[in-house]
Amino acid sequence: MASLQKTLFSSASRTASSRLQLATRRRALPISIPRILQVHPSARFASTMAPKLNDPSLFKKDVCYVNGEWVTAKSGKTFEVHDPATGELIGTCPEFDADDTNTAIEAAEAAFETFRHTTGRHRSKLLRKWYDLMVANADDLATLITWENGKPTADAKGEVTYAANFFEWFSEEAPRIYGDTIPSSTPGNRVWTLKEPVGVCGLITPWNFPAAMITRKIGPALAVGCTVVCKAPGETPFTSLALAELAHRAGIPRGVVNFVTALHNTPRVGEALTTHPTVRKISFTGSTPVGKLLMRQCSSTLKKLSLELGGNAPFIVFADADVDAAVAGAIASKFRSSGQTCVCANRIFVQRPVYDEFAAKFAAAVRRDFTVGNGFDPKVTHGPLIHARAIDKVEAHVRDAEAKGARVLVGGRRMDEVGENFFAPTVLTGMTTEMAMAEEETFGPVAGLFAFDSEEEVVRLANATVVGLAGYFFSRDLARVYRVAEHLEVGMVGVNTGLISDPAAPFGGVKESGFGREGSLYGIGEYQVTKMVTYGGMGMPLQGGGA
Ligand SMILES: NC(=O)c1ccc[n+]([C@@H]2O[C@H](COP(=O)([O-])OP(=O)(O)OC[C@H]3O[C@@H](n4cnc5c(N)ncnc54)[C@H](O)[C@@H]3O)[C@@H](O)[C@H]2O)c1
Ligand SMILES: O=CCCC(=O)O
Repeated sequence: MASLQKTLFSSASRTASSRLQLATRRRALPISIPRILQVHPSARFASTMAPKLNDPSLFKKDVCYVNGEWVTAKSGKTFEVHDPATGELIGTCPEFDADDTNTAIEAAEAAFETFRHTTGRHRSKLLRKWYDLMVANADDLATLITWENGKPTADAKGEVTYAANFFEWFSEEAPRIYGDTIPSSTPGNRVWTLKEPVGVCGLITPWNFPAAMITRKIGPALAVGCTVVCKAPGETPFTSLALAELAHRAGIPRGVVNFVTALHNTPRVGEALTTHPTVRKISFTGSTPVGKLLMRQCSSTLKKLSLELGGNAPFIVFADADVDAAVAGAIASKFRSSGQTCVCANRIFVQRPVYDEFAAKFAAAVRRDFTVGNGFDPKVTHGPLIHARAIDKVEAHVRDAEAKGARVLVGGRRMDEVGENFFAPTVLTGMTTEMAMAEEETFGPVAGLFAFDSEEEVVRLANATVVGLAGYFFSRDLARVYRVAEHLEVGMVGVNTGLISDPAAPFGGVKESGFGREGSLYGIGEYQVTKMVTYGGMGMPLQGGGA
């Protein structure tokens, strides 16, 4: 498995981190920093032609993958997908409806009857083949991700590695699925458990990780013998369709994986998946309001559910921390994918004695090391946001904070000179709990710095939110590390690191960030049901027997 640093720490953040170490050793930086960011001059022009793929057959237009075949929507309807960096049309995709989705569900149902009985070793080999094909086609997959999502190529390549690693991880889990033998309370009974695949799974994934959110769900589903219908996001369907093509080449049997697409019909496709009696499991990654809607819909047939929803991650810097390391961690956590990940730091709390030093170094790193522009430009470290709604939300959060007294150290504005979906990476100081950013996930490149005095106060502030996905803190006090890690109301804690994502580690939240765990050993159980078998009349222990 590729090292996590290589996989998840984009070239931009790596550079930022190492330059920062150097710069901070030389001098303490002043707090007054120009708000100007670098805009790469070619940013506007890098996109006038479609990017080239080594294997153009990975770019699937106007078709979805159902029952091992490439099909159009029965209605013939399609929707447009646009490059978020330029607004240019990338291509069109089938606008599936409930009827099309039901056809995919039936294909998955038919395939399940055979696939559920295959051996773990067989499923392992299929996943491994799919993994190998992802690695072999990594450059093309990264190109598709940058094209439709906007993230810089270095980040897109990191995502492909991360995504492929879920197939590798679960290919290794597939042959090692064990049940239990349990001592019975009744003499003469024997009890054991079987771990069975739950059945047909509906997987609904978001646009911020067009490959990794899909493989993180399909990997464990296939490992245990489930079949799937994957609803790719309307914003980034082409990456998912390239994955479907690689599944086909890997020899995944027909009907085992089905990929459907929709944009305007997304609620209808979501409803079909969540209400169809054949679908026994829904796994969704996306916003909390949509997660709640899907849960309501699933209640009609009581499906098993995994929900990986929004967060509002606290990032705490204690005065005893290594401030330079904390700055590097905050850069990595806050600005990954331009702030569009569910585990991005959303509220940065800095203890008062190191607040000014942290703010100055953090703002300086953003101003110095970030270059905003088209993700295909190798000099660019931060691309566009996904769509205009995202820009509106980010801008509203910044204006709200400013109106309530926050100070903009860097950025703070749209970058229309680059494109309409660009917002300057922004650093705000003087944040207070009255501001919208204290309550809501910004999901964009805005870092707001809150000052705090005591450990007790900051833990209370960190937990004062209805969601609980990730939380981070920097400290060199071991007792504090245990205390704070135990008291944060989140599903994942990063201590002295801003990067926690790892196929080997359980990913998921508490409170309104949802439930269920993805990746790791625990990810397997989400796609299984435990069947208990009691075998009666097995007799009593042998009289006088045994050694
Ligand atoms: N947890 C994550 O990784 C993640 C990813 C994307 C978005 N979000 C959250 O969503 C917010 C805004 O992003 P958005 O406007 O794309 O959010 P959204 O909730 O409208 O959409 C997120 C995804 O959910 C799916 N979706 C939406 N409505 C659906 C429905 N009725 N049935 C089935 N699927 C449906 C879509 O495929 C979409 O890609 C962010 O602020 C963030 O909180 C979280
Ligand atoms: O945004 C959601 C997932 C991010 C990750 O897996 O690190």
